[in-house]
Amino acid sequence: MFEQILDNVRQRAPLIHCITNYITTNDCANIVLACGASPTMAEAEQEAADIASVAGAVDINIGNLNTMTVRAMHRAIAAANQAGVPVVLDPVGAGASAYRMDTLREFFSAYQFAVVRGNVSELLAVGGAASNTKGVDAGAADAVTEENLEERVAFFKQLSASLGAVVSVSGAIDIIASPERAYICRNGHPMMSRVTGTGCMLSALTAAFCGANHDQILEAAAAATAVMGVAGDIARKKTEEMGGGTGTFRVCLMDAVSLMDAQTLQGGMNIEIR
Ligand SMILES: Nc1ncnc2c1ncn2[C@@H]1O[C@H](COP(=O)(O)OP(=O)(O)O)[C@@H](O)[C@H]1O
Ligand SMILES: Cc1ncsc1CCOP(=O)(O)O
Ligand SMILES: [Mg+2]
Repeated sequence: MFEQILDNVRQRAPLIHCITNYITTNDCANIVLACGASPTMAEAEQEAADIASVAGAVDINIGNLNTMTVRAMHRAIAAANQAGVPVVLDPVGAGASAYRMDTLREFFSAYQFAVVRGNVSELLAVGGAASNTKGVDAGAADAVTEENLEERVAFFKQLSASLGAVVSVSGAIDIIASPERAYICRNGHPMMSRVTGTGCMLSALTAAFCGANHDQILEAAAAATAVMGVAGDIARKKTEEMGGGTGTFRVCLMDAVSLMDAQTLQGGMNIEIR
């Protein structure tokens, strides 16, 4: 099924409108291209609605907010909701500041999101639980482990129900939850958290997968996570062979997403359903 979802991205090449942060915007545009979709990064409030309403999906990332981009985000999300375009929200740094939390509260009270994708500390904060977020990075104490997995799956299924959105949680163990069902993904490598933007890239990739698969949002979000995880495994191996560090890894990761095919994905992914 995930292979078909990937194939749909390549065949349909959806336009993905991203309003994201300047730290990782180039990586987000490139990962969208690498998977076969078509990115446009547009954050002027004057044009946000025009572009969002004709996109396959919209990616909203609160990594580096300012008054102007928040205004553009409101325009883009409202237009996307009106046009039936799925919106992926990355609540970067949720729990780190009142400004981020207030902005998220405004979004959740006014709009509908298809997927809310972030690291575990961010999604604990979104769910109103104690969070040890370290700025934009997950706090070690919040990690999903084999010991707390059952409890975390239940928490994020519940959060999915209360947000009315798929909740996609990243880390060593990824959880992609709807109210009834969760995919658990155990691919990837710790080096992924030593490169900035792997989470932002995963959110952009999730938007690309949703943009080509409007009728299967949970599976599209899980497939995006699986592709990123398998790409992480491949990149780690290549980096090791080259004796490289995080810079090499970053390039290998992008390569692996662009070269991903059905067979590699099928053979590499480590996914279960709960
Ligand atoms: N320790 C880890 N082991 C395996 N994969 C990881 C690990 N940490 C992060 N990842 C992967 O890196 C990507 C980004 O996740 P994460 O670092 O949690 O997001 P963010 O960058 O938003 O904090 C995801 O694909 C996730 O699966
Ligand atoms: C370092 C940093 N600071 C503000 S946004 C950002 C990038 C965060 O990217 P990611 O969530 O993918 O680690
Ligand atoms: Mg992030």
